[in-house]
Amino acid sequence: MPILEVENVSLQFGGVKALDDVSYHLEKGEIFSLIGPNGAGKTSMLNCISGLYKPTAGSIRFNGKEILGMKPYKRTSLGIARAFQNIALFEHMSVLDNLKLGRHVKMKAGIFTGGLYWGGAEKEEVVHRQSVEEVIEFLEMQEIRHTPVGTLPYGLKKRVEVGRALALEPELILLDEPMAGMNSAEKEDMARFILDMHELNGITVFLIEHDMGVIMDLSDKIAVLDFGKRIGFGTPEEIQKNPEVIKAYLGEQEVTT
Ligand SMILES: Nc1ncnc2c1ncn2[C@@H]1O[C@H](COP(=O)(O)OP(=O)(O)OP(=O)(O)O)[C@@H](O)[C@H]1O
Repeated sequence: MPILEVENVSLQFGGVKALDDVSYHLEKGEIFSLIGPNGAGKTSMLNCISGLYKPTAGSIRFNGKEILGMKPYKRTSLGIARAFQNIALFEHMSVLDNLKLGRHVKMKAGIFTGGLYWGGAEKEEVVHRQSVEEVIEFLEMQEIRHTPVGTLPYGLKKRVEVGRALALEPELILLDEPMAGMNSAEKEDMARFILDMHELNGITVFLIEHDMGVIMDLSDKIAVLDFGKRIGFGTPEEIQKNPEVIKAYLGEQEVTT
């Protein structure tokens, strides 16, 4: 069974069809990329999956279960975590505290009940802390653990944003342009982290990215949107040969590695 099935999803804003009857699926453990020219509907699609937008029609299933009626936090607790394109971090707080806060949906004791059940909350805090430490090590952020996020350069902020999603120990991670605005060394680091989270931890990766080289190198499967419609779905080789995809990208950038 695919981990994520998107079936006939449409989304309308007034007269604009942001998504028009779009279907594709992700197999467990693969790196999947959603691409398309500006305004094609990529972020809208991600918002439908994470629960910020409600499609006008269609179905989205996670491990066979319909998630469309669920609130975003419920989807997170099922195992879907998202790193935002526009970083959603607390700038005055340290890297460590941002990651810890990101995990609060995982804590049974919760922010309010924590005070009443100290025993349980303390034990939970230890597990909690371990997962956060693992993410810090995995993303090579030891040196910036106590640094306020607001003082970090953009590339590192992006890394913390990805870390916040990873700290939720997701089965499926949604990465919205994790390399936008990065220099080539930072991009290489991020590409390595994405490959590692998939190879070492078996996480399924859903990627939106504009860098075609990165997309073609990393992806097992690609879906292409243009004006809200799916115009391609397949392996990088199939996508590069797809005439509709080539046409949609003419004048933007070539679909080559
Ligand atoms: N909240 C909204 N209200 C009205 N229209 C919207 C809203 N969100 C998206 N749209 C419209 O839906 C279409 C798809 O936008 P979307 O941001 O999903 O594209 P995108 O592929 O992510 O673009 P980009 O690569 O530029 O980020 C656009 O025409 C956009 O103006």
